[in-house]
Amino acid sequence: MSNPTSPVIGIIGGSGLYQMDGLTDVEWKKVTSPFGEPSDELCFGTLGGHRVVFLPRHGRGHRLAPTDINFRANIDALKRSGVTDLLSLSAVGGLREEYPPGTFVVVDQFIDRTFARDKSFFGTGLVAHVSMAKPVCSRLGNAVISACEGLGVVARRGGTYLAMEGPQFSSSAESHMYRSWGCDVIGMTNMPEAKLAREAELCYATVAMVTDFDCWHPDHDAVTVDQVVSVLLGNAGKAKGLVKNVVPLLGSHTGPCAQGCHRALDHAIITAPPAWDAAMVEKLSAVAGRVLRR
Ligand SMILES: CSC[C@H]1O[C@H](OP(=O)(O)O)[C@H](O)[C@@H]1O
Ligand SMILES: Nc1ncnc2[nH]cnc12
Repeated sequence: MSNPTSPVIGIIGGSGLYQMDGLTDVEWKKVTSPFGEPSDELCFGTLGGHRVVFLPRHGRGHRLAPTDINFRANIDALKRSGVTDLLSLSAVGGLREEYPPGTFVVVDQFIDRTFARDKSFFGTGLVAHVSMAKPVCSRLGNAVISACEGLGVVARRGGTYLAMEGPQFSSSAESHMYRSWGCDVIGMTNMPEAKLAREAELCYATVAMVTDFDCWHPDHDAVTVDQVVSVLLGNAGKAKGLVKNVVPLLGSHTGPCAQGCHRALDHAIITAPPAWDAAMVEKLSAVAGRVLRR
């Protein structure tokens, strides 16, 4: 029986990851959010006695393009379901020779080039500015690296994820430009997801699973969906092993986050309380209730 105050592990599955094997007491449930429709029902279960909530980012069957994912509803639904620690599993292109297909990269920085998405829970009537200087939780990153040991996965610590709008893949000129910026991997979904997780005071980390060399590599063809899917299918066992190993590590953690992810809103809200919009306060009850109670 899990303790109601112990961590709840959220897992967002990306391309190729539409269900979570190995969970017990599984129940898919619709969670409503004031921010609209999450990508799908959420899958509630336990793994080794630890509570897990899984959400397929693109919906089962991969219905949603990156631009059409309601990232705010997804994060809000996970937060109101009790999630404390959120792991994002994502397919990415590799922008470095050292990050070939099959490599798992625990990224630690992002460059956000998306432009057609709602990026904040806050806004007119309740303005907040959280820090994104350290966008991922190092405790979650450490746990992922430990979990990869013994799985035969090449896991790299650190890297910059370039988030593009898509849905088209990059041109060669763009791919070379992102390399010149120092980016290591490229994908279409981790922004604004990571920003919203920070606003919701969740510990967040991404496991970026390299599926291709995008289109910059002179010895490799430009990325195609077929290639991404075939590498992902080859990696599925490793991704499942990673989840099986990482959940007990995260689930047995006690105490607050040393990095302070759970207090990200402490000094973020700039709107004076008398000017707070009542409807916004209500809408933000799950995401920011901790700092909005008066
Ligand atoms: C199927 S290739 C492009 C697609 O894959 C990645 O998705 P996710 O991060 O959810 O694994 C990429 O960001 C694109 O959405
Ligand atoms: N090369 C690439 N560009 C953007 N998203 C991706 N997802 C997997 N490979 C990708």
